[in-house]
Amino acid sequence: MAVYTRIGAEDMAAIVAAFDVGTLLSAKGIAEGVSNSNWLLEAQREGEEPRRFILTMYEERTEVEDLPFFLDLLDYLSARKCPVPRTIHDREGASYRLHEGKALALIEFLPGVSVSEPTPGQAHSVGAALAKVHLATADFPQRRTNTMGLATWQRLLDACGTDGLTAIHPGLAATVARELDHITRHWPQGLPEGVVHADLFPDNVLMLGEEVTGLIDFYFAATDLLAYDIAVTHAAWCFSDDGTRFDARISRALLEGYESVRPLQAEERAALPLLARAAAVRFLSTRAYDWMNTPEDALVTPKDPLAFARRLEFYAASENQALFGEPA
Ligand SMILES: Nc1ncnc2c1ncn2[C@@H]1O[C@H](COP(=O)(O)OP(=O)(O)OP(=O)(O)O)[C@@H](O)[C@H]1O
Ligand SMILES: N[C@@H](CCO)C(=O)O
Repeated sequence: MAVYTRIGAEDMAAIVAAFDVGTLLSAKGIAEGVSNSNWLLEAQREGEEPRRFILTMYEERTEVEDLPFFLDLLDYLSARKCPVPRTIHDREGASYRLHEGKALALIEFLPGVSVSEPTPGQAHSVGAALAKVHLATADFPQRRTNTMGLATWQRLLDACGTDGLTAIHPGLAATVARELDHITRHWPQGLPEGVVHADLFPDNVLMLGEEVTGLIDFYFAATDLLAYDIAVTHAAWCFSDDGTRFDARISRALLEGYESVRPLQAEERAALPLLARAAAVRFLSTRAYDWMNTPEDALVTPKDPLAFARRLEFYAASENQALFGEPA
């Protein structure tokens, strides 16, 4: 359940009145998501059809200083015909406001649902949509350091400690030490950089059939290697949730979809096996940390770190090093 903050009806109406969207008709808390509080709102201007919006209140994990990057990025991408929600600016032109010390933004509602068992056609569309984002942001004027990079993974995994990792799975501490060392020593240099989503899981993609109607939740977006974003998306889409089954058809379709819009450079393709291991460590690190540090009575259930330990073993296995293959 992700509504951490209660907002009463009168306060909600006052929040909405700061935007030129008409009268508030309804507001419902959205259960999905773990980082921020979200509501689905309906509002109507006189003489117009009712419209739907997402109201997001940013909780502790999102830094207010980062909001201009995230929200300007949405407007920039949507102006370039990428399927992302526009932000609704308030009557003073601001993309976010403060309410009782917390930042909030009103965002366009997009139709579509998140798929749980993607088809190759859907994976192809997601790959293509990601490549469009990479191309469309080539001249995006803002930069943001990826605060969820190698140094953070190391810090989170150190905080779990050998005992903590061993409690999650015997042998995990040794795997993690080996992989962090390997990734650090082989991190690719000189690959194309740009704006990465960095968290493009199925729950952050809205689809209608095979069409991507919305890429959402850009709150890890940063400036980083474009190929790393492909690796994250690959790790997120090509396995069963628990990481026990890899689907080669989804993998091929995702990569083909991406390359139908932005062909990979040979150096990027060569780096993908390493970057896939890195992506698996990224999600293993946050999940392992949350697994150990989420109180039992918390509103959210921590996600299973083993699902990414399994992906990591898969990507590290010598027989899988040719996975990213030759150009289609
Ligand atoms: N623009 C949108 N249009 C339609 N639905 C949306 C939109 N933005 C968010 N949602 C819905 O709200 C849910 C939660 O949003 P989101 O994933 O951004 O929350 P979060 O707490 O920041 O996420 P996470 O758990 O991935 O960190 C989504 O799963 C989706 O159902
Ligand atoms: N998408 C992430 C959560 C956000 O970091 C995960 O599945 O672990």
